[in-house]
Amino acid sequence: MNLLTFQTNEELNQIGASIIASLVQTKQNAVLGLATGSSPIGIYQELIRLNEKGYVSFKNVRSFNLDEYVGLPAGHPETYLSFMNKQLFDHIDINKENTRVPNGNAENLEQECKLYDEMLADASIDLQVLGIGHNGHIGFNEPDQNLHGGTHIVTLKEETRQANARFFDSIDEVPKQAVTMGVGSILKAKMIMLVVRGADKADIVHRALTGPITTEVPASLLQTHPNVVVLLDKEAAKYFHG
Ligand SMILES: N[C@@H]1[C@@H](O)[C@H](O)[C@@H](COP(=O)(O)O)O[C@@H]1O
Repeated sequence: MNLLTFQTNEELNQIGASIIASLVQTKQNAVLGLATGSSPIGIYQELIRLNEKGYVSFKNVRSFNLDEYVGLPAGHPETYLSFMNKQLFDHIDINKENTRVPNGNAENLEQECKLYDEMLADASIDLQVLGIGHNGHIGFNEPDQNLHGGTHIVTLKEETRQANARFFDSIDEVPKQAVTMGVGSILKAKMIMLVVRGADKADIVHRALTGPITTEVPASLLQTHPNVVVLLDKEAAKYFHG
């Protein structure tokens, strides 16, 4: 596992974007696994800049997002589909037909999970971008005695709803369920880039990457993956140095 600590957000964003861009520059039909949350936004902004300058093209790239809330009306600004359009897809030359976000409004959610897994099985993710929740979740794989391998419906922990309430007018508006790719699918990615920012994540990222591997800290399973790069800002990295 390669841990990189950055003194400035700008450097973190540049290196994060350059890892994605160099993959796409050499493999133009790369399959990207993408994440939402505040952590990857700066990297997406840098990718937009590189795309505008003509240094990288996403014309032949396909993407799969990790997760989506269940039950938010289509077009709601906090759906992860809206997030991805606003933060990335609307500003780069990707063909939106090649982008996938689970449909949290599917009439049959079980069927939607099955379809998503079938598409993932055909695609094989080259690079998966990940953030981490305060409780160690990845995607929306919440701490539990057992974890799912494939895409599934999850009941969000109260702490996760509280953490994400900042994006909504009130906690009551935060969905109680989500559809998420499973840890099995995440770990199948050829390479994983975990992005962690802020002092409030310092403890969990340290426990996840140096503590016991346990389903109670889903991100700890990343210790079993052979190709992980972790991008930490200096606040998130504080327990790794002395
Ligand atoms: N489902 C997403 C996760 O994929 C993300 O990693 C996490 C952390 O978000 P942030 O980067 O905003 O702290 O938030 C949500 O719960």
